[in-house]
Amino acid sequence: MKDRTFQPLERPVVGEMNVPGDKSISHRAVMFGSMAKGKTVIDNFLDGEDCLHTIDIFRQMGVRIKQSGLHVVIESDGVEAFQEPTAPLYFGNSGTTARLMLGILPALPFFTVMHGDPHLTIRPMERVVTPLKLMGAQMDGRKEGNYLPIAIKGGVLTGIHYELPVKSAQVKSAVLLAGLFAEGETTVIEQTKTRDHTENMLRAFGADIVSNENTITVTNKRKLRATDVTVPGDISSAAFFIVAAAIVPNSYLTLKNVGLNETRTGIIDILLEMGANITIENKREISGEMLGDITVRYTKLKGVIVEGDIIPRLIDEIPIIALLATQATGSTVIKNAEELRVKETDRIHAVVTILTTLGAKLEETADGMIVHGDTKLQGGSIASYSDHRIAMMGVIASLISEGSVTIDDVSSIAISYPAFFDDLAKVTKER
Ligand SMILES: O=C(O)C1=C[C@@H](OP(=O)(O)O)[C@@H](O)[C@H](O)C1
Ligand SMILES: C=C(OP(=O)(O)O)C(=O)O
Repeated sequence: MKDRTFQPLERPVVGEMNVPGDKSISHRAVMFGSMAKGKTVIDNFLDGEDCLHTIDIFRQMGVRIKQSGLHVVIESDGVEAFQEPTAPLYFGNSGTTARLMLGILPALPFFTVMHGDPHLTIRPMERVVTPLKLMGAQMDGRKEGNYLPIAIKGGVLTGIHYELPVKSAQVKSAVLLAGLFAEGETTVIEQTKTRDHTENMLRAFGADIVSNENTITVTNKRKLRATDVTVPGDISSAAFFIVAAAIVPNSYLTLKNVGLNETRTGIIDILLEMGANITIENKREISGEMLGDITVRYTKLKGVIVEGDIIPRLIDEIPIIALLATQATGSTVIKNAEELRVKETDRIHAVVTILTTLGAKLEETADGMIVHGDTKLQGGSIASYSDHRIAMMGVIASLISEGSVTIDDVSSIAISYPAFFDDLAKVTKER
């Protein structure tokens, strides 16, 4: 482990910055670009470790992909030309890659084995395996197919009508992707709308897909057509800097070209409810997704209740929202967020443990936490649980702590935000 110590920030967070490309959209652009026959160019790709694993997996199946930094060129002969990989496919830490590929691999006429790092190996896959088996997928894995490694024997799939038991865009996407290959129609019904990047991008790639409120139907009638994608900035990465500017006195920060898809902007709604000074300008659409520039100015905030349908719209932002809540007046209650327990680590437990160590007052609940506000953080030594979002939350917490914050290992940050420290240095430097 490589301990790193972060000192409190003695000045405001100021400036203008870009955040890296959206992780969810970058994964999907590589997947659909690989499945479509022809050339797909991706700009502002996220060169984080998770998305690089997605590229490697398609390369192992024979797709020609050139990646240099944020620019990716895919040349594919189409999904029919994919070749059987001669080695197991490695998914690293990436839940999105694993779950979405579980929707693609069972329709390919060959054998594959999926495996991942120790964190991914204990994340539940049964939520995807169950509907896919209903479609006829032949797969098995550890503990009745619930955990990686999973082995898949390609075959024929049949469409289904499936009500999602979990609020998960990854499960929704896996079933829809399997539906692209299945006989007949595949319909997915969501209890609560989750991020809809799969639907938006499949539409752009020419798939036969129809969404109506929370019901989405696909058929295998049309082949995907290669389509260039410009990836908007990732609001989940922006969240760390939005919160930094909201909690460090006198801050004033603009984040340019951030994705503003409504299924992802729960953090903005919560900040506005807390009384934050946030404005959005230059709102526009690119590659079927909204984006714009977000400006945040420091102001005193008040606690709120975060629950219900907003949870999937800010699920990955809950660790940093918890930090924000420690600085607001009154308490913030986070409920219905039990999904956090099956992310890269149990994020409810990790957040409560870390912020308590730093001097905040929180209570862990089964499906969330209660954060008591107006607490000065003292600093201390914390573990990152090898979770990128937890590590970044720890670094941002150091900005407002009285003493320094030592984190056991921050290397996981490269999973979703390789330029995090460079960007942080730019907006916190002495002027
Ligand atoms: O579809 C996606 O790209 C994602 C969906 C969410 O996971 P769930 O589908 O498990 O909620 C999110 O937490 C993850 O970071 C990315
Ligand atoms: C949960 C996350 O990603 P994944 O599920 O793809 O590992 C995340 O990025 O916070």
